[in-house]
Amino acid sequence: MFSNAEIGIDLGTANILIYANSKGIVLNEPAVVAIDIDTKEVIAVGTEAKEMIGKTPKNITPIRPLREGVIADFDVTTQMLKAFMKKVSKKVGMSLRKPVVVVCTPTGSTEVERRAIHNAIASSGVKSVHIIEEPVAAAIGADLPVEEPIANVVVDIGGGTSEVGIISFGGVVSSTSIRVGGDRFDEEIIQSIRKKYNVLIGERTAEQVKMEIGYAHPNHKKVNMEVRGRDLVTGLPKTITITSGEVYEALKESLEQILDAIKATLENCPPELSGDIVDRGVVLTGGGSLLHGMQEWLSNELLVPVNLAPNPSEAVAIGTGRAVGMISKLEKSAK
Ligand SMILES: Nc1ncnc2c1ncn2[C@@H]1O[C@H](COP(=O)(O)OP(=O)(O)OP(=O)(O)O)[C@@H](O)[C@H]1O
Repeated sequence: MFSNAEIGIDLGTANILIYANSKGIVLNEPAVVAIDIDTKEVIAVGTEAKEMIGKTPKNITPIRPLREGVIADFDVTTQMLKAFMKKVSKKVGMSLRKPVVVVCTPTGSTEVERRAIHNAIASSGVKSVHIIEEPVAAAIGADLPVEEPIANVVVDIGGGTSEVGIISFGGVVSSTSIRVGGDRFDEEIIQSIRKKYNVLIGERTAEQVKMEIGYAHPNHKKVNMEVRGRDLVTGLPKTITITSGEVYEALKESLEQILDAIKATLENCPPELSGDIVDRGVVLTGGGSLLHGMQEWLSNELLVPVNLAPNPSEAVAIGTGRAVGMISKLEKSAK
């Protein structure tokens, strides 16, 4: 007898990760699809499609079908998921016919948004779909003892959203989700360079700037970086040198919004659990938490220990994958 495959999906705004059974992460690709807008044909998905951003002829458009943690374009999301599932089937050498799937969603998503996520996955030929909230998946993936009656605080800074959750006894005690994440950082960098230098840079360049010289606090050793874009006055290519101080100024407001969300969640924590947070602190997950200095800055602001999860970018996917094992067991025992 073959048992159904078990798949955990981190359906992220920036990246899609798939975790299969005991094989671990079997797919980690950007959530981008390149479409021919005349024929509606999918030209490329994932890494290949991301490389096309800003470089394609007019009829080919790279689309990010998810925005702020939820589905913005249903048809493109389903096509992307089908393509990824096919890739995974091939890669792990097993049939993914009728897998049991757990997928995560931001805590702030609406019923309609959750249904769209459910339906998009269901349409790729699965046995059942279960949705769990992103902070719970992040906490499980970060190896926190979520079943124990203690406060596990997780801050997941993704591409489209930042999620803060306090998890105790297997459930969410308090949570906040804001639609600010790494993608907003990129937009702020683009806008600030445009304003200051009259130069337009692309999304991928902005992301590189953030990763190389982006800092979460102003007290860092200043570094510079050369970036290329289009001069908005002459229309010609231009190279400018920007400083990490300028990048910090661009990111400051979004960083403050993330800090406020964390503080608001901690303020809502029942007093019995607050004591745990002083000792156990906060765990960071998500690609956005890799911004230079994030851990130190948050620790100084919150006055509690702040630690990076062992695998920040993969924690949510690992968590969904582990959760699917638990759900599958329950389904089998219910038969
Ligand atoms: N080293 C780094 N420094 C700063 N930011 C980074 C780094 N590595 C990745 N990121 C950013 O992390 C974000 C993606 O994180 P992640 O993959 O956790 O998001 P996601 O799960 O796709 O999004 P969401 O959870 O919001 O749906 C992107 O904005 C990316 O630019």
